[in-house]
Amino acid sequence: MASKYRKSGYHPIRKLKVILAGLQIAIATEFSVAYKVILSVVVLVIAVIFSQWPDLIFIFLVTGLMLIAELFNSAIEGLCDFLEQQYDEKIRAIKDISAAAVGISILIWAVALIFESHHLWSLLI
Ligand SMILES: Nc1ncnc2c1ncn2[C@@H]1O[C@H](COP(=O)(O)OP(=O)(O)OP(=O)(O)O)[C@@H](O)[C@H]1O
Repeated sequence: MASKYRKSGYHPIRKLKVILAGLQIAIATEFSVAYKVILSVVVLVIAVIFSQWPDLIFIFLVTGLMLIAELFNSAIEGLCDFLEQQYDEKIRAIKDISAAAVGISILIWAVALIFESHHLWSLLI
């Protein structure tokens, strides 16, 4: 439904702007997101230098998974804080579940990145 803030119709450029704005907010305001993206980009660049395309796709996928979980977690936390500033058991459970999802995605990302770093390092020496 159209409103003052939401115009009807399909606007791919506007959609792209919204996506980039969301990414920029998450990376600029959350150090925990920014440093993981930087680490992934470093390993991605090394995979490109060595033309390790399956590794590149793998790192891209686990980074995407981690980033999606981090973005949803940030959005859920923001929504919770907007709705309730006081201590609330339901908010605690919602935030804890969201944090658990992020934790799992970070574990997968970290294991994959360590594995890939080791593999790419072995090509270097
Ligand atoms: N309003 C609240 N009521 C009850 N428990 C809360 C509330 N806010 C936060 N918590 C508890 O504190 C934990 C951390 O919440 P917080 O919002 O600080 O997230 P965080 O992971 O530290 O995120 P960030 O570092 O991005 O701020 C939650 O997982 C939850 O257990």
